[in-house]
Amino acid sequence: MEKLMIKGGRPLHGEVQISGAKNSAVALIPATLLAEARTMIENLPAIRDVEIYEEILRDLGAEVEKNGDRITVDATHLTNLPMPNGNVKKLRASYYLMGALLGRFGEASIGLPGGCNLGPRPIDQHIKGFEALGAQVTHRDGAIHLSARRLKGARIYLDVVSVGATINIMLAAARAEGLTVIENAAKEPEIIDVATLLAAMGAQIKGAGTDVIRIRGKRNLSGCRHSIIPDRIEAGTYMIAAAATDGEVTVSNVIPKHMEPVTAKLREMGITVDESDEALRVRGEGHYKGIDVKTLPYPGFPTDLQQPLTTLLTRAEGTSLVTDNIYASRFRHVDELCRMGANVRVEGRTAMIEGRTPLQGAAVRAADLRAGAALVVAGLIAQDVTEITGVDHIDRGYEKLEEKLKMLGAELWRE
Ligand SMILES: CC(=O)N[C@H]1[C@@H](OP(=O)(O)OP(=O)(O)OC[C@H]2O[C@@H](n3ccc(=O)[nH]c3=O)[C@H](O)[C@@H]2O)O[C@H](CO)[C@@H](O)[C@@H]1O
Ligand SMILES: C=C(OP(=O)(O)O)C(=O)O
Repeated sequence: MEKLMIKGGRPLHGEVQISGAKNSAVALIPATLLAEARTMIENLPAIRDVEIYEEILRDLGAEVEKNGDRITVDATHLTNLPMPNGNVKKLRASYYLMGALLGRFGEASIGLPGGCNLGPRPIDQHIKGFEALGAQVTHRDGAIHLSARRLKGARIYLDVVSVGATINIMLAAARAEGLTVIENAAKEPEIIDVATLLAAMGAQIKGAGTDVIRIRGKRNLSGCRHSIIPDRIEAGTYMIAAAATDGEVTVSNVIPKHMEPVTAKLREMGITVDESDEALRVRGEGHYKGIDVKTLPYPGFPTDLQQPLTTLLTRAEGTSLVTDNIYASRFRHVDELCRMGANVRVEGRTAMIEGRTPLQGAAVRAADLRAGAALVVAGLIAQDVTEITGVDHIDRGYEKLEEKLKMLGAELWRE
């Protein structure tokens, strides 16, 4: 079993380059299936979720060329369309194959998605959207089967603000007849990224980034070239790690506007964050105030950074409260942090963190991707060596984690 070993106690210093966004990449790659043409995507992060998606595209018969951080997909000739099992079970975002293949062929059979276990993660709003567009949807043998004689634009109100449902409906609507209006849509930057690609392919999309998105579909979409936005969750993780270690790090290749929810909470703790056009410099000085944080859909504080932030809050004065309003039980990092000396209690959706508890290296397990990020930050500040298993979760979402942290002066290695 692979282990990540971290010898803690070194402040991070220097500059880190942020990679392309995982949550954009895993939507943009299936979006290429909508065009009978070649599409090029640049600034692709080198992470496991992207590798799995490349394998899925090859399984489907698409021509995939990879060159550094650039992928070219020619989805003109696709085969093997039913995907009830295999790679689709390995990541959450395989649900985008439903929207993409429904849009392209009017039918799809896709196994239920995998991804982080954060408690129940239903896809009822995705299904509601597909049905509104005219698809018949059945759930059999662990897979969703969709078919539509004709996809027709519709007005869809999402009962829950959902990133996945918003993007999935956009994908199918991009080739539907007429106008689709998504109300109560999610506003995450990754949604704008997908809208930019679909628009470059020929669909008409207005309102991405607001809660009403209008899509006028086009029967045939063309190929295009697109560059992925920076990963705001990877950036936030390095910002938190810089502060937690009392370091000084320039987090480069970011869109500072996307980081505002994180920057605001770090500043509230007393951490210095300086902004320039494409970078943020974070300086930690060790005396931090405890804060209350509530995760919310964008532009609220992202649930995906709640877990690493909890580790930072073990260093702050007083009691901090972290409430996850998106996932009811995203606290699988807490027991592990407590094994390292943290004093954190979970009640319902809220973690109560008693601050100023020094951490001690221990053998811990990452139960999901951001639990892994929380434990990496813990390892960086703990005394002695921390041994993290469950590294495959971390590899799903962080490009060259060890390399980037080593460049910042951390001492870590794999065994
Ligand atoms: C691949 C990807 O982009 N993953 C991100 C995406 O996940 P994902 O797209 O799965 O998350 P959603 O935005 O859909 O989920 C938000 C909330 O809505 C609920 N819900 C969602 C869909 C649905 O049909 N019914 C329903 O009840 C979920 O259980 C959750 O409580 O957004 C999450 C919220 O920012 C992030 O944590 C994930 O990193
Ligand atoms: C929850 C996450 O990913 P996924 O939705 O792919 O499981 C995440 O990136 O933190």
